[in-house]
Amino acid sequence: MRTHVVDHPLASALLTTMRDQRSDNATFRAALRELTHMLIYEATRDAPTVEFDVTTPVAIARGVRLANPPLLVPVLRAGLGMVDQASALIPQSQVGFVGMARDEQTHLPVPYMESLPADLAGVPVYVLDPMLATGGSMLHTIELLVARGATDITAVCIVGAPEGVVALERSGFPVQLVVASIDDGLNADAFIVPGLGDAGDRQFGPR
Ligand SMILES: O=P(O)(O)OC[C@H]1O[C@H](OP(=O)(O)OP(=O)(O)O)[C@H](O)[C@@H]1O
Ligand SMILES: O=c1cc[nH]c(=O)[nH]1
Ligand SMILES: [Mg+2]
Repeated sequence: MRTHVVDHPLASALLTTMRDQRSDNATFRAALRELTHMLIYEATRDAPTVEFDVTTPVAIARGVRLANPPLLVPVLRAGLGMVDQASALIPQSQVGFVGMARDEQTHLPVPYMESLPADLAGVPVYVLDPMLATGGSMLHTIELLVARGATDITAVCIVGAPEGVVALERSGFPVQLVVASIDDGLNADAFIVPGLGDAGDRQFGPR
């Protein structure tokens, strides 16, 4: 599995703001939006383009656009804070939704919503979720996408735990990972250490 860690100094500075427990909900959301911009920028680095003519005030120039705009899939709740910025950068993208919440005892994802196109054959999919902890939520999402024919999936995350990265690798699913940091590991509550806490709560308050 290809894993791209976006450790540009500006990305690391935004991640620092997100990690800081003193950052309030609005500050956290603003940093998440800006950092998503950088992750999507890197995720699309090798995306195929098509050329077309564009008329400038002076002459005809060759322009480009993405050949195959992706489906964006924010994983509710926390992924909602990434979708506005991602769709602003790729205005031709469409958006599907998956909702799940981890059970605090078992740490397994409990799905409560899915709204996805039926046929994803040939459609690149970007799954947006700030946190890749055990990997259970991302794997459940990827299973839904693969069942609809997706073969080109990019997990766009802010923080990953090594355990979640290994789970994605071992799954054999057609996925690559773009992430701002791979942290030390998980604690007994399956929270990422040092991490940034609960990414849903830090944006929206407690569930
Ligand atoms: O890799 P995992 O162990 O599955 O954990 C990661 C999941 O946990 C968080 O969501 P959470 O369940 O807290 O829901 P929320 O976004 O509503 O807060 C996070 O946004 C991921 O979806
Ligand atoms: O550290 C973690 C782990 C799962 N979900 C989060 O929001 N944070
Ligand atoms: Mg949460």
